Order: sequence, then C-alpha cells, then structure tokens
Amino acid sequence: MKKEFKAEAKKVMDLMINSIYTNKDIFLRELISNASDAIDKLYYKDLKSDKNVDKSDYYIEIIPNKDQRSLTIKDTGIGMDETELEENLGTIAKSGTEIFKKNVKDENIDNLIGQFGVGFYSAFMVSDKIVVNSKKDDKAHKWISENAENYEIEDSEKEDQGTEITLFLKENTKDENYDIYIDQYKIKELVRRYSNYIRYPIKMEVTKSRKAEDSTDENPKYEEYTEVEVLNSEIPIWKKNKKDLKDEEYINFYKDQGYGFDDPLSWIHLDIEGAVRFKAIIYIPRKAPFDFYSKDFQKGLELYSNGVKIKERHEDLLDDEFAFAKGVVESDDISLNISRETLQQTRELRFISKQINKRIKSHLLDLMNNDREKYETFFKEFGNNIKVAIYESYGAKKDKLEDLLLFYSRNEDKLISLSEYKENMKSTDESILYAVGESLEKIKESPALKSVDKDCDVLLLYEKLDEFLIKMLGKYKDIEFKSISQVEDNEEESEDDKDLIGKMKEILPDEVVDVKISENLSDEVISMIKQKGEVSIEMEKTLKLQENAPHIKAQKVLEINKNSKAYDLLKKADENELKILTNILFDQAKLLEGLEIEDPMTYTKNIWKLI
Ligand SMILES: Nc1ncnc2c1ncn2[C@@H]1O[C@H](COP(=O)(O)OP(=O)(O)OP(=O)(O)O)[C@@H](O)[C@H]1O
Repeated sequence: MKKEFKAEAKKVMDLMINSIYTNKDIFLRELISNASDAIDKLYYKDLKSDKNVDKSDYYIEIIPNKDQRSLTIKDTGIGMDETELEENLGTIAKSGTEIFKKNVKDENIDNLIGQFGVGFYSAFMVSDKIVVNSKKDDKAHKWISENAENYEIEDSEKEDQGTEITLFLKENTKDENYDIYIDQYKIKELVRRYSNYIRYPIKMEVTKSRKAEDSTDENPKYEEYTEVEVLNSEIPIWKKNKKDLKDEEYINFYKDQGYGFDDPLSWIHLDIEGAVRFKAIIYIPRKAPFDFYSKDFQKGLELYSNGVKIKERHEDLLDDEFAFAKGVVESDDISLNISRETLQQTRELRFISKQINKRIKSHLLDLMNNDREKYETFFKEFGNNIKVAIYESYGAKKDKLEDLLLFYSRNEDKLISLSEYKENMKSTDESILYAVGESLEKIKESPALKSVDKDCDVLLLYEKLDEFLIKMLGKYKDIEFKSISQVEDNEEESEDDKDLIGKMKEILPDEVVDVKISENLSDEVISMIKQKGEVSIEMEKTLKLQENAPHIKAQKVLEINKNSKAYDLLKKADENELKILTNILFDQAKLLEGLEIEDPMTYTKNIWKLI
C-alpha cells in the first residue's frame, strides 16, 4: 500500500524560509511582487471584458502602524476567494500565478513575477502573525496564521476588491530590530532598492514636517502633517525610448544609482529583440573608482526581471576587461532561482553577457574612431585593465582586444592604435618597431631611438606592462613586433674590427655577450647597449624590482659608433688604454639606459686617467 509522506508544515517552512533567503529585507519585495501580479491579473481581465479601464484604480499601498506594530500591504488586484486562499496560501510551493500564466498563455500577461509559490512565506521571517483579508466577486474572506503553525479562514468584511496583507511584527531581540519595518524611511529605501520599477504606483502616507503658520523668526514652530507619496518610479529609464531621452536624464540616472560622482564619459542604451530579449544601459565612467585596480573591486551590472531587482551586482555579465562598466540590465526571459538572489549561469544569461560585452567593445571602437579625445580619456583611465586582460589570458583575448590598444607614436607625437601604425607602414614586410623605457622623455632621448630612420615610426612604450604585453601579442595581423634594441643577427663584422672586438669582449667577459662596431648609428651616439634574446634591459629592471621574480639579466651587446671619435681612440689605444676606454664606454651606455653602474668610483677614476 502506498503511503503519503507526512511532514510537519512548520518545520518544512522554517527550513525552507531560512535556507532560501539570506536577507530578511526581501519579504517586502515578495509581497509587493504578489500585489503587482494580482493587479496585472485584474487589469488583464478588465481589458478582456471591455470594461472602461481607469489606470488610477490600480495601485499598491503600504500602511505601517506603530501602535499595533504592524505593516499592511494593500492592493487593488484580483483578490482571492476562499478556495484560492486555501490553495495558494495553504499549500507551500503552489503558485496560483504560475498556473494562471500557463492557462492564459497570452503575451500581454508575460510579465507576471511569481512562479515558485514560496515568496509569500518569507513574511514569516519578520512577523509571527499574518492576516490576509481578500475580496473577490463581492465576497471577502480572512486567512489568519500565527507562527506559520496553522491557519484558519473565515468570512470577513472588506469594502473594495483586492487583498490586504497585515504582518504583525515579531518581538525585537538582542540581534534583530523588527521595528525598522514600520519606519517610513526604511520602507522607502526597500521599495526603491527592490521594487522601484513595479509598474503600478506604490503609495504610502508619510509624515512630514513644515513651519507652522504662527512660526516667527524669533520663535520658530514646526508642525507635522501627512501626505500620500508614490514611492516608486514605475517606468525605468532603460524601458523608455532612446529618442525620448535627453543626455541629462542618463547622467542623472547614473548619479542616482551611485555609479559614480562625476558625469559618465559615455553610455550605450540597448534594446535587444533577439533569442533572449533584454534592455540595458551601460555606462563608461570618466574616472576609475579609487579601488578599481585593487583586489577589493567588484565588477557587475544591476539585474532586473519584470521590474524587480534580482541582483545588485551580477558579475558574470561583464568580462574582466570591461570590469569598469556600470549599469543595469533587465530581461523578463531569464530563468530565476527560487530565492531570486542567486542565479544559475543559464543559456539566457550567457547570451545577454555575450551581447553586452560585444556592444561595449564596438562602442569603444566607435569612440576611438569618431571621438578620439573621449577615447583617450577612457584609455588613460582604463587602458591598463585591457592590457592586463590580454596579458592574464596568456594572449587568448588578443584578437578580441588588440584593436582597443593605444601606444605612443614617435612620428605622430600622440597615441595611435596598432591598425593606424599598420596603415602608415610603407610595407607590411617590415616589423612594428618599438622602444622601451622608463618614461616618454627618456625614450625620446635614448641612443637607440636616435639611430632609427625617421621614415619608420616607432611605438614608445613607457608603461611597466607594455613590453610584456607586446611579447604576449607576438604579432599584429601577421606583422611581427620588433624592439629597436634587439641586435640584428645578420649584420656582418668588417674584418679589420674583428681583432678589436675580440679584445673588448675579453675586457667585459661577464657583462656583455658581444661587441659591435656599427656605421648606422646616429652622430649623437657614441656607445649604446642593445640586447640579444628575449629579455630586454627594461625587463631586467622590472624583474629586479619584483620580490619573487627570477633574477634574469638581459644578454647585452655593446655597440660602438664607427663614426665617432671614441672609435678612433679605441683603434689607437694600447692594452691599458683600451681597458679604460672600453669600461668607460660600457658604463656610459649603461647610464644612458638607466642602469646602475656597479662601481662608480672606478668609472670616475678611469675618466681622470684619460684626461
Ligand atoms: N496579493 C495577492 N493577491 C492575489 N493573490 C495572491 C496575492 N498574494 C499571493 N497570491 C497568490 O498566492 C500564490 C502564492 O504566492 P507566493 O508569493 O507564495 O508565490 P508566487 O508569487 O506564486 O511565486 P514566487 O515564490 O516565485 O514569488 C500566488 O501565486 C498567488 O496566486
């Protein structure tokens, strides 16, 4: 014989409530959502019955009562009859709303919020007695439950159609103050936080203070008065038509939401009608928040569904490279988790996230091409984040992000993109040249740069990460990157210098891997250091500063200008003079590169020996 499971409803309810919701505040969101659903159902019914629909008949009201420590949520919705009270509120996990949606199957009623049949019970987190007074089809009934242990239903009186749910708040404890839920400021805050965009007005009579009529400057008097206020905004800005919105409205929304203190740099307003429908406003801030480049920073966008806020910050909507973006997304097509607090990574959300990140990228490219000043402001603030994303993905994000990079161009004397560099190249058989240094000024003065033909542009890299980033990029659209400090392996030595080079190498056995005598250096350059292999001098410097990094040295090549006086002196020098000259030339080249010379005393002595 099959037997029914027996369960103690109260225990199941306690378990359920405490494990589903992490935050007591959300009970109000749940009750307001139910009220909104109930009004939607009535509105739908009224429309179908050709009744004269007056929008002002549909509203939600919140009534806090300090004397009896209760909070009432009233709606002018469809109401519940005795059977519905029994079935919907007497059965856990039964959603009248979900059944209604299935029966009606009409896209006009697509926006109903309830689906799991549990939200109502969250009210027991803050109250120990709930009275639901509901009127439908001219009959009113009361559903009363104390401590969620049992419930009773009785006939009642009620003037208008709809439902009034009164929560009698729990006694305060050492840790919990339930009185906050009858405080008008707390209620306002909760409505704005979770239910601001419910489509019906949420009203409350609020107490305010004003100067009394007999108030004078000498004897100021104040009096209290009450006024009914609508607490929610009803139509969110992202649901409005782009064409009807002024910049000012976007800027005000940005500030109201606390996305930033100053005006945003730019924004995109999306209304996507694809496989998953969603609306969004995404902002590019003008300034990075102070903790942006720290571990504490949390990325994400606000997420709404059916006018209800589901998540304050949904991280997965933004790729790391666009972590700076702020904004809001609303989709009625996402599958929600029962608590509406956590979301599974669903197909719909992945679609939304992909679209958003794609749009951010194309918006940035658009700024780069059509509003360069704005793009540069953006890049100076957040460019590093994009570089880090490429670097940390080990180049996997290269194709997606390389076109957003800007580097300083020697010839143009401003920031340019890699594609602009490519366009200016005489032939794509050449490489993209770059020079690395501590600052723009230092690179501009570097001997290596002076020796590069003016016809070829050189990217000047002065941010710490830049050179590592270039290594990660490897190529840009099949064009290699090449450091101007990299020694060309194919250069042939002239026979008569071989002897001199051999001797100089013996003088600096550990310091250099090679010595070169070159005819192509600029007149200003006497000696300089180039590098062989992958590790550059700048990398050596950066790695030296990092505590746990391997202590790797660049393979240095000392290059001497054949057209300089130094070369003549080297040729004529005896063994002792050659030693002194070689050391001086190497030390000077190191100084020009911003490297320390190990023994400044010997360096000075050597100079005096020559004078
Ligand atoms: N104010 C109301 N007016 C009319 N019916 C209501 C009201 N509040 C609740 N109900 C009915 O009670 C049912 C159960 O409500 P409950 O909040 O527990 O779940 P839900 O809203 O259906 O789903 P969810 O758990 O996803 O919020 C609703 O589906 C609805 O039929």
